[in-house]
Amino acid sequence: MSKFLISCGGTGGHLSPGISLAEGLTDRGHEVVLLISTKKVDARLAEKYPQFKFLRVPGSAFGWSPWKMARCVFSQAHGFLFSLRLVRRSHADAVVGFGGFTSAAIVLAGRLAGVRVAVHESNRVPGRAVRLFGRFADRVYLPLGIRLASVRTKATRHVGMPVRREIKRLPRATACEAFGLDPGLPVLAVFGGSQGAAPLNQWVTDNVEALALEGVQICCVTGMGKGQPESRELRSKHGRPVRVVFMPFCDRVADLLSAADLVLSRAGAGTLAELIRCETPAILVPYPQAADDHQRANAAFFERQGGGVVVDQMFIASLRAEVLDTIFNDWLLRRFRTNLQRMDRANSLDLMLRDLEELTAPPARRPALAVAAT
Ligand SMILES: CC(=O)N[C@H]1[C@@H](OP(=O)(O)OP(=O)(O)OC[C@H]2O[C@@H](n3ccc(=O)[nH]c3=O)[C@H](O)[C@@H]2O)O[C@H](CO)[C@@H](O)[C@@H]1O
Repeated sequence: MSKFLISCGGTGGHLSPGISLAEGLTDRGHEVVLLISTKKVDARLAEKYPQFKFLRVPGSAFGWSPWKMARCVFSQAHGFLFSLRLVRRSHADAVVGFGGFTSAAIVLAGRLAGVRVAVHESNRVPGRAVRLFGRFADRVYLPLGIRLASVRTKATRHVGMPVRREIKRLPRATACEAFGLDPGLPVLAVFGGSQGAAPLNQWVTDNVEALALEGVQICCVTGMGKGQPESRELRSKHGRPVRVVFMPFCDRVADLLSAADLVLSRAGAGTLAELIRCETPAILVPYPQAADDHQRANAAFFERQGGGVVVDQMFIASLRAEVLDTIFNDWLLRRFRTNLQRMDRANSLDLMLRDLEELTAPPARRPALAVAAT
């Protein structure tokens, strides 16, 4: 049995794979502590998993303004001292960082304390933390087909994105029931990732009546602080009741994605992995300000494999036609679903688990051949 510190805070896109890894490791008898940030979204997602121990680590994101830079340096230094004490006192065998500003301190502390260090990147353009710390990590887990010049080939593993256990395709009728939706009418889910997406929320407000007239139900996750919970009944042009649901945060993502015939979404790596797992086609509107435009790269890969289509945010005005053309096209939706089934890398978590066990095994027990080495 080994002890792992999993650093996965700052956003749902880091926390969700961290939780998935924690589920897998504890099932195999290992001990885990999850390190998260002080942001509200981390607390909101973590509260669903009382079986795990979560610790909040000081730290804040890097920014170019003098104030943000100073705050980042100060809080990272604080986070580093906290992490160093934690690594030493916990007698951890390994530190796993899922990227983002919260991972920097613990990964560095782990390296200095001499424990095994692994970092995971879920996006198709690796972030600053992985580019920086990947060079001295024992393992760097990357999406399929992505290479990092700064990382030794020996340390690289292509594993993809681990997905939480609860995320799976559920029967559509019961999933609809969970949100009070009519399974006899099409459902569009609008999902802006863990922070929500104001332009997508605005698009729903502007188009909800026109879509309801066509009989399209909407379930919109607005993001915390970006809307209030609300459930409305509108009428289709044939007089049929059409449900429209708004919620700031969704605790039942598997239900949401299984109820939806189509999802309108940002292109965060976690959301894409969950769309694939639930076989739900999507129209993706990548967040234009994402670091190094990584959401555009994520979305383009999803589209190339045939899971849906990408619409640039500057063409948001044309979305209603795109949504209606797609959601009423059963042939196209079936094609997307068939492709999504092929896209699922159900073994991402297994690959990571086996590799981490190999990494933390006493030298004599390490197998001669590395799993999934690339
Ligand atoms: C603006 C930005 O830079 N976003 C980044 C952030 O996205 P973000 O944090 O939005 O992450 P993802 O879309 O990757 O994943 C969100 C996760 O939160 C969960 N969830 C979300 C909302 C909700 O109401 N309930 C819920 O459980 C989702 O099921 C999913 O597991 O991290 C991702 C992974 O590095 C990146 O690809 C994104 O580009």
